[in-house]
Amino acid sequence: MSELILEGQNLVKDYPLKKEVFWEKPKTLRALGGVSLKLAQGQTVGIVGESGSGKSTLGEILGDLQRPSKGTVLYQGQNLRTMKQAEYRRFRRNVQFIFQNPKESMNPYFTIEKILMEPMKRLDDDFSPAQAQQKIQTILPQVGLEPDCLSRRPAELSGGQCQRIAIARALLLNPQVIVCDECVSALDVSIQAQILNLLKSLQRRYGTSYLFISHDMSVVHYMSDTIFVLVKGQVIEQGVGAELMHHPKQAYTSSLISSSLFAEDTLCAVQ
Ligand SMILES: Nc1ncnc2c1ncn2[C@@H]1O[C@H](COP(=O)(O)OP(=O)(O)OP(=O)(O)O)[C@@H](O)[C@H]1O
Repeated sequence: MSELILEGQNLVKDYPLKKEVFWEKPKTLRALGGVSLKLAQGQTVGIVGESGSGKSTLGEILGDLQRPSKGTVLYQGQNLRTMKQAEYRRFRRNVQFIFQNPKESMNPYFTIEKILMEPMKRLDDDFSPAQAQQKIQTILPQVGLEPDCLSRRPAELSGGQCQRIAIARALLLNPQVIVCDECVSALDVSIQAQILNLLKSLQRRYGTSYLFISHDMSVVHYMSDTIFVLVKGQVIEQGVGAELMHHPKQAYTSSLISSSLFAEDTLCAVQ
């Protein structure tokens, strides 16, 4: 059994809702209703569900971009809330994100080189600027980009190129986990396939674990070892990817499978 890296225990998230009138009692929306999951080294856990089912909330809580209302997140067996500052810094460095719209997460005034340098400066004391630059030069060909993109700004790159930069930015810190939140949804189908295959080959090379979030069942199946199906913040079905895809127990899971537009043949054909 591979090492357990990240674990969510009974995660609940209630968002406060705006009051219509001031004397009303405060109301909340339950976005997550007690979800537990484990992510082991080198594994991919897929989270699938329709819009509003709580996928991003779950990913953000596991990566500590927001806190749960109840429940616990453990990183290598340690509770995020009770770990020492140095351990928390290690967690922060080791759990990275790739989002749907990479351009939005990049400062439009920065060059790509500066965008790639920034997290290493902020989260990694081990690298001198020269070593950081060396690391960038090494990672660029691995994500299929030429060094001349370094002097450009995000607006001068395509969506697919920007997503490759976002992947490079996440990988530069050698993270153990990457939370991929709808990371190919904004891309053309053939570019989606290239990015997914790139993520797979990088996983083979570095042993990275992915929490892979998507509304598209065939994309999640293609990427994941185990799949969790979320409906209104509850896991209604979970299981090994192929088994769940071919023998779903819930009618909702079957409907997600049949409405999944992505052809796996395309994924396999585009390397
Ligand atoms: N900051 C917030 N305040 C209030 N409600 C929120 C907030 N963020 C999310 N929600 C609500 O929580 C629920 C789950 O949202 P979430 O973004 O996690 O779902 P999702 O499955 O990722 O959806 P999508 O695929 O559309 O991104 C939704 O009903 C959403 O409206």
